[in-house]
Amino acid sequence: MGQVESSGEQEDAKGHALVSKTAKILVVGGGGTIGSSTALHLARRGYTDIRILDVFQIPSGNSAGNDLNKVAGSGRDGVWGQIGQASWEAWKNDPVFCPHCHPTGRIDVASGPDRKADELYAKYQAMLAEGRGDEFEWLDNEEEIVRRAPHLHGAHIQGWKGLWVRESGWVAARDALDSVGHECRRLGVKTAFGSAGTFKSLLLGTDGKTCTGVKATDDTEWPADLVVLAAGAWSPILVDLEGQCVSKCWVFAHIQLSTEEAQHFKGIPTMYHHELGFFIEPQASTGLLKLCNEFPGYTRMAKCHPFGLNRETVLSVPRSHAQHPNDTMPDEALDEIKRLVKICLPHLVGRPLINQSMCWCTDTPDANWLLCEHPRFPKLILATGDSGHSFNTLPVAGGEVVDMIEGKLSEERRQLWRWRPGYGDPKGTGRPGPAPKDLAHVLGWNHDSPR
Ligand SMILES: Cc1cc2nc3c(=O)[nH]c(=O)nc-3n(C[C@H](O)[C@H](O)[C@H](O)COP(=O)(O)OP(=O)(O)OC[C@H]3O[C@@H](n4cnc5c(N)ncnc54)[C@H](O)[C@@H]3O)c2cc1C
Repeated sequence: MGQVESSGEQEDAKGHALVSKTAKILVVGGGGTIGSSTALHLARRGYTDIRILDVFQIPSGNSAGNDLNKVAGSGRDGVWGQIGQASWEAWKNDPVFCPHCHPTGRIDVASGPDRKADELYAKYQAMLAEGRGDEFEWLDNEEEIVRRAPHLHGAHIQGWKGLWVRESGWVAARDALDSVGHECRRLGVKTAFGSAGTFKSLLLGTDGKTCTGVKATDDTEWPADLVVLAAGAWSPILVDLEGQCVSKCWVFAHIQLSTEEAQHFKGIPTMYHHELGFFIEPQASTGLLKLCNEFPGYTRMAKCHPFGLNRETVLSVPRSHAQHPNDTMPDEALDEIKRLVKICLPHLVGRPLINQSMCWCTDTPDANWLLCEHPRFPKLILATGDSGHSFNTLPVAGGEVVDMIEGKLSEERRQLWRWRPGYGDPKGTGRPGPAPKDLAHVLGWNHDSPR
């Protein structure tokens, strides 16, 4: 099996590379999803002096990608459809990723008949028009859904409709990140973790603006010709992004299945419901079934001082479970997960929700990446704005970053990923539905008292 290159050479690619292949490059957040992918693609394209900086070793305990599994696969249209397809090909064929890919298919469902079901049907029609009809099947009723997802027999899914997506399934997220870490090390990527790897500020050149490296929290100074900031939900609190990213958290939990129960779920398609949430085949070695609900997410508004802003400000500041394991979860988020179980897996009602955790993403108002050079700090590349749908892109996201560095992004993509303060949904969510609540205003979330 060959290595799958990124979206790579695009048709109307133009521009020049920002640095040479021997340049000193730092990837801040390289223990996470987009950062580790960036380090991997840089190394694969022949860059020789790459160093990852992160709070934790890959897979970083703070990474939104550091859990059992994630939904992956194609199924969208436009640029994100192209990225999804390229990612899925790499998940299936690239030796770094394919051991962690489970092409079980996915059902993408709505309670319908409603607007969401209509949207799914319109999507199905669009895929037919694109000649991709063999990848999708319309599921018009409960029987057709259960035929594709037999484990939903007995679930309360009367009236549901949706899509069967063949080129999809799930990926073992933490294992895949670990695999990228091994490959980076094999290719000579250097690392620094802990306080020496934790970003504190940028270093600037004599012009007072060109980025010349990073200062870590232990005051280590890391000089560089180019710095990539891929710090996920932490990006907007580390460097001033002028309000383009809002960080939010989501809650997930697990049910411990017995060996027999886990066997019953073996090979099930991923189930994604646009309001209730999703679940994935349990982990074979442990029988853990991960459940995640889908809602606007929560902010945690707090004072912070991003580099490049000359005053303190209030932004949504992530607080990771890895660093604060005694934090409790909002009651309403756990209730939503219980609702998912009650409707889809009624035989598991009442089972303890274990390994409850929060994971943090950062949304742009139009749900597109923020992938460009910072206009105030030349040689600082922003690779963030994951908008909650970027784990799927682990195999190719870094290729997109390197395309940007090498001036190879198509005009369309340069426009999508550009610096764009004030652009997009004014409620700043990039998602349908209501604006997110703040953790301070929901019951059950407590960061002071141990559980
Ligand atoms: C509950 C949940 C379920 C999800 N499910 C899916 C799914 O099914 N499919 C999918 O495609 N996506 C899913 N996502 C979204 C996906 O996980 C994220 O979009 C993606 O992982 C974000 O990648 P990132 O590289 O931007 O950030 P991360 O992977 O979070 O990486 C950020 C990195 O920055 C590091 N960092 C932070 N601060 C500093 C600092 N000061 N110095 C140095 N390093 C620092 C962190 O340690 C971390 O390693 C889900 C997200 C959540 C929350």
